[in-house]
Amino acid sequence: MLGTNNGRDGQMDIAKIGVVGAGQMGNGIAHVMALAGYDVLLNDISGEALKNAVDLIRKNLDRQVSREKISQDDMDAAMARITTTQTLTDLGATDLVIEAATEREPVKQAIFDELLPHLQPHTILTSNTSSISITRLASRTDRPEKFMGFHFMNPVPVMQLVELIRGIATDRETYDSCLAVVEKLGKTAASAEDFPAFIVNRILMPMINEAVYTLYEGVGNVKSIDESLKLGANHPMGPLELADFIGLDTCLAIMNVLHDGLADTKYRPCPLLTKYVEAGWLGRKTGRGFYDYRDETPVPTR
Ligand SMILES: CC(=O)CC(=O)SCCNC(=O)CCNC(=O)[C@H](O)C(C)(C)COP(=O)(O)OP(=O)(O)OC[C@H]1O[C@@H](n2cnc3c(N)ncnc32)[C@H](O)[C@@H]1OP(=O)(O)O
Ligand SMILES: NC(=O)C1=CN([C@@H]2O[C@H](COP(=O)(O)OP(=O)(O)OC[C@H]3O[C@@H](n4cnc5c(N)ncnc54)[C@H](OP(=O)(O)O)[C@@H]3O)[C@@H](O)[C@H]2O)C=CC1
Repeated sequence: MLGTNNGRDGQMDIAKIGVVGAGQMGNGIAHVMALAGYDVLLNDISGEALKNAVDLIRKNLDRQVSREKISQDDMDAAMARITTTQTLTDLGATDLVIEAATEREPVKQAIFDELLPHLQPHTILTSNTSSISITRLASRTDRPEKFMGFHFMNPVPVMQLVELIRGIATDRETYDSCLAVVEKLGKTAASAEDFPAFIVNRILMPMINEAVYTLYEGVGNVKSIDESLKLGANHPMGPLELADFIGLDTCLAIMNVLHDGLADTKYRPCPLLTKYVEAGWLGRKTGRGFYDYRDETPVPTR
């Protein structure tokens, strides 16, 4: 446990977890939760997204079996624990909900508005948001004391860290219950205060934005910027490759939250980042971003 909120008063028994949004984060969260023994109900507005998510979870678990990280029995049991639904209100029967839909506050708000009347009184509601105020999201629910940020890193099955963010009203039992889930996953929790983009993205996203400025101003091209950070700073991925991996829409949304929330021009999103998002070139998930992924080998677009 990293950070200061590490005392414990008591925690809730959590058996069934609802995940809203079956994109890259939702499928990863469903994967690790099912592998840890939780029953998972995965929801998305798109039936195709749900099918793709289950296919990807199967493929990723299969790879873990072939690398002898888990057994075939573990994989079969995990797959059997995952069910999907396009009906959000089915998540009313869960003990913990993790919202992992698109990084747009009105989208998250609409999900909570629809879900809240169906939730059991004890259910903890959380968001995997990368940047949005947990206190503000919580204040519009009927359970601000049972609401918090549950922020996984991408790719979820690989990354060790989970940021836990308490809103101003989050109670101790809620925090301790989420911390116990992180521990059951075998991951490490970091406690972050509820300020724009928390810890990881407060630091990571301005670096990515600066890499886009470096490209915009012609200091380097896509390849030289990425190679420089990989070979010169030992980053596993270059910043532009990482931006494509995260999703350029998500990167822009986080920069906007930093810019609006901290009112400092140092967080001004690079106009080139905005342009890529306006083009619908959102990175790997749409086949094109700072690289073009439509052929087998990614090709820089600048
Ligand atoms: C935006 C936010 O709100 C917060 C964030 O998430 S910020 C983003 C944080 N994430 C990062 O910074 C990721 C940086 N990149 C990396 O760490 C690495 O490039 C990487 C782990 C993604 C891939 O590592 P690599 O060594 O290049 O590839 P590879 O050898 O193929 O994979 C390493 C392992 O990850 C697994 N893996 C890779 N991609 C995966 C994926 N998308 N899903 C599941 N597993 C994956 C592989 O199966 C492999 O597993 P084993 O060790 O069990 O064999
Ligand atoms: N990408 C990353 O590296 C990380 C992202 N996050 C956060 O996780 C969340 C999800 O991001 P990510 O998985 O990358 O995004 P994706 O774009 O991959 O997936 C979002 C999914 O949510 C679906 N969705 C949209 N609206 C609704 C709705 N009303 N009900 C149910 N599902 C909905 C989308 O469907 P459709 O495509 O049909 O719109 C899509 O399938 C965001 O808050 C993001 O900030 C956190 C950590 C890392």
